[in-house]
Amino acid sequence: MLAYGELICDITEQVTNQWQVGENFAVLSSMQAISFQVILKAVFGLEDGPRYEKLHEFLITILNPKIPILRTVLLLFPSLRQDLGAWSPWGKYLRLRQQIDQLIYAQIQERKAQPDPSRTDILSLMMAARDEAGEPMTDLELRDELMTLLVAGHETTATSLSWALYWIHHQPQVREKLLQELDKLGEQPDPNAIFRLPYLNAVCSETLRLYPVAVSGLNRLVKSPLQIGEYNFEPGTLLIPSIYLTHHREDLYPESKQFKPERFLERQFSPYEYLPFGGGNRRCIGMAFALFEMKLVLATVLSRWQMELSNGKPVKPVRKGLLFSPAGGVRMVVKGKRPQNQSVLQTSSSSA
Ligand code: HEM
Repeated sequence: MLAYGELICDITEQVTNQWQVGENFAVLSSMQAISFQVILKAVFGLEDGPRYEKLHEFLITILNPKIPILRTVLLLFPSLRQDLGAWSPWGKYLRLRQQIDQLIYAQIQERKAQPDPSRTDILSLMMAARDEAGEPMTDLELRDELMTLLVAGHETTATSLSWALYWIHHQPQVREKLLQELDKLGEQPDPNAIFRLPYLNAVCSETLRLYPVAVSGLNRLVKSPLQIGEYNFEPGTLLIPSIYLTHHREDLYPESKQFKPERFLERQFSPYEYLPFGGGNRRCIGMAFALFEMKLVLATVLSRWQMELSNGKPVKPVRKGLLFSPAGGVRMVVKGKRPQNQSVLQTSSSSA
């Protein structure tokens, strides 16, 4: 994780260095830029250069279609998926996918030609893995895994970070307490020390409780008779765990619509009471990475920048596919750098 810590901090500094004092901007876009670059570098193992630039451009285009409803219609009605040339919606999608595949396969081939056991990116770890029969993953499997991690990990983390920045600035006392905690670590804290900060952890936990970005977990199919509480379920029943409703049980979380990080300092919640990353053996595999990223990005942004919400109106959640996203992307105004201009990151290039 330490290697990823340096990367996350450097990328956060690079992206936020583009902010202009007085600028009114949507935090979500900056957080998307950070989480996207973190995945391309930490998971795909890409380095700056033409392949990174091209893959970045093509993936952004495929993940953020200009007319999202068109993509949904094509997914729902397979008969509409006709390749009628490069200008037809499905034809355009297929060509883009082919270009992305070529770049990913080129990356895999390069790794095979120049193996380097010291690499820590997820692609390298997956390429080193062997199944029970001693076989490595095929190129197709590697491509599929990379794309799954990108799709599952990019928007979720960016949305959670945007909610966190919203709540932290909506309640100035939360920001003050966080800064006091961060400043106590001194000028060059270790990313692991940031990860262990209790109040920062409580703020992230409460952010993921109040509007969990994944409103529900993935579907579960009952295989043998099952009793949960007073309910009995027969085999074949489809269950969809509601994360949102669990997180708003008033018996567990009094005044559940209020942002109160202290709840997580006062007591511990069981995996059946608090489940922003789902649960059981299909729980989110990116949980540790996502929490590490959230804490380092927040620590870097807060210790370097003074910002305010652009207006005092409460930001409401809107459904964006399966995610609970902040309406408008959380608009904020950059007021300036923090006076002491402390950098939380010992390793970042700009603070060196
Ligand atoms: C704050 C950020 C994130 C949140 C809130 C989140 C939440 C979730 C949830 C609720 C599930 C469903 C689990 C279940 O049904 O039990 C899930 C699955 C998954 N997540 Fe995440 N996730 C986040 C970040 C990430 C990241 C960074 C990655 C990878 C880099 C990732 C990869 C996955 C994968 C591959 C699955 C499917 C697991 C399976 O089916 O076995 N997630 N995530």
